Amino acid sequence: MGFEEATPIQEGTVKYGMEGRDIIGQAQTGTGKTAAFGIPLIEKVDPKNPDVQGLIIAPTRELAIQVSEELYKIGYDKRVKILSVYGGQEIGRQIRALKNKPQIIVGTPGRIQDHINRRTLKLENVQTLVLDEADEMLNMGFIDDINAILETVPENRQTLLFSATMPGPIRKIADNFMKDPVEVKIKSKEMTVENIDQYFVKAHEREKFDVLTRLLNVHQPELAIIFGRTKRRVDELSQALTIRGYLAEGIHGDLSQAKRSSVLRQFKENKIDVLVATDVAARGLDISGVTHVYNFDIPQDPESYVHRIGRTGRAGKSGMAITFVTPREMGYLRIVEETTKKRMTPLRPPTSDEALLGQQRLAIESLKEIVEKNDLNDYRILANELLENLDAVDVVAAAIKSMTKEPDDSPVTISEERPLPSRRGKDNHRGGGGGYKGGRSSGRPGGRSHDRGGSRRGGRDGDKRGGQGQSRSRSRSKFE
Ligand SMILES: Nc1ncnc2c1ncn2[C@@H]1O[C@H](COP(=O)(O)OP(=O)(O)OP(=O)(O)O)[C@@H](O)[C@H]1O
Ligand SMILES: [Mg+2]
Repeated sequence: MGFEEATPIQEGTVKYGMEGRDIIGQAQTGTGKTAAFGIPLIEKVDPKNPDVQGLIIAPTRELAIQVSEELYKIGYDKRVKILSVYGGQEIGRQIRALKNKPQIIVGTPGRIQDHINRRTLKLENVQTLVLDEADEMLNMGFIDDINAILETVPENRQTLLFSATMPGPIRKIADNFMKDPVEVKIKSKEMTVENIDQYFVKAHEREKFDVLTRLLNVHQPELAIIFGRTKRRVDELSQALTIRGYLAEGIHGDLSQAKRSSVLRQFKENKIDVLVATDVAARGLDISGVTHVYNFDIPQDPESYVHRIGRTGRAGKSGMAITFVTPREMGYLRIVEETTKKRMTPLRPPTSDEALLGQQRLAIESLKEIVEKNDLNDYRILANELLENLDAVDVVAAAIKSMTKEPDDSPVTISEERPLPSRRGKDNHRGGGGGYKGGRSSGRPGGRSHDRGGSRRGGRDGDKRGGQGQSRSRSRSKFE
C-alpha cells in the first residue's frame, strides 16, 4: 500500500491484536486506525474457512464502504473475501453476495440486524468484532442495536474498539463488552491534530452566509467540507452556494443512497469543490485533498468538533478549520477548547474588498499559468492587433476582470437556526466531564433533526426507513 512505517497507533496495537487481546485504541483523526485493526484482523482470517470470521460495525454507510475498501487492499494478497452491507442498498443483491461466503463483513447496525433476522448472516463463528468509531457506536443512539448484534456473536470473541475520542461515560460502557482490554492511547498534548490550524469567526446568524462566501473567496480551498447543524441547513446552504457560483453539493441522511454515493464520488473526483454535510460525514471519512473544514454551525458536543475538523489534516497533511460562532454560543466554543486542549485563533471576517482581492489573485494566477504553458501562437496575432488601438494595461486589466469571480448578490434563502441553548456561567460547563454530559442533556436546539444518518428507532443508518413520515421520528438523535 506504499506505507513506509507504522503509525503510532498501528505500532501500539497490532501486536496485541495478533495476540488476541481485546483493545481500546484511541488516536487522533487520520492516523491510520483502520489498518491498526485491519492488519491483525486480516492476518487472523483463515482463507480456507468459509465462515464469517470478522465483523466490523461502523456508524454510517459511507464509512462502512470505505473501511471495506481499505480492508480489501490489506487482504488482497491473501484473497480474503470482504463484503459491506448497509442500508439503502438493495437487500436482494446483498443476500446474493452473502451466499458467496465472505469472511469479513463490514456494515451499519440496522442492516446487519436485518440480515441476522432474515438468517442471511450467520455470526456464530466470528472471532473478531470491531467497533469503528467505538464511542459513537456505544452512544445511546446505537447501544440497543449493538447489544442486539452482540447476542449473536460468540462470547469468547476478540473485541476491538477504535476512535479518536472516548469520553469517560462511554469508556465505562465499553467495559461491559470486553475482557481485560488493553488500552492504547496515543499520547498527544491536544486531542486534535497539530497540523490543523484552528480558527473561529464570531458572526451573527444572519451574517454567516456572507462571511462564509468571503472566506471561501479568500481561502480558495482545493476541497472544502462545510458542516451544518440540520438537514434543512445543508439543503439551503448547498443551494445558496450553487446560486452564487460555487461547485457545491449537500449530503445528509434524508437523501437516497444513490444520491449520497454520487455526491461523495463527485467530491472525491474533484467535480465539486464544496461538500455541505451534516454530521453524517463527520466520522471516519478519508478523502484526500480536503484542505478546509468550515463549521457553519458550531457543533453541540466537543467530540463532534474533533471528528468534523479531522476530515482535513490527515496522514500528516496540513489543513485549516474555521468554526462560526454566534455571540450567544461562545460558551460552546470554550467547552470545545477545554476538551481539545487547544485554543482556536480568532479570525476577523474578511471585508468584501479582501474577498474580491482573493478572487483577483486567483484570476492572475490562472493568467500566469496560461502564459507559462506558452501555447498562445494563435492568439498573438490577435493580441498585436488589439494593442494597435488599445492601451496594454487596459487590455490586461480587462482580461483579469473577465476572469475574476466578482461579488455576487443573487438572492439566496438561509433560514435562521436557533442558537444552541445558552450556557450561563462557567461552572456550568466545567462539571459533568468537561461539558460532555451537559451538552447531551440540555434541550433540543431549535427542535430540528440532527443527522447521523437516521434515528434510534428507525435504524440509525436509515436502513428501515420505508417511506414518508419517518423523518420526523428520525429527529430522535443523541443530541436531543
Ligand atoms: N502507516 C501508514 N503510513 C502512511 N499512511 C497511512 C498509514 N496507515 C494508514 N495510512 C493512511 O492514512 C489515512 C488515514 O487513515 P485512517 O482513515 O485509517 O485514519 P483514522 O485514524 O481511522 O481516522 P479517523 O479518526 O478520522 O477515522 C488513510 O488514507 C490511510 O490509507
Ligand atoms: Mg477511522
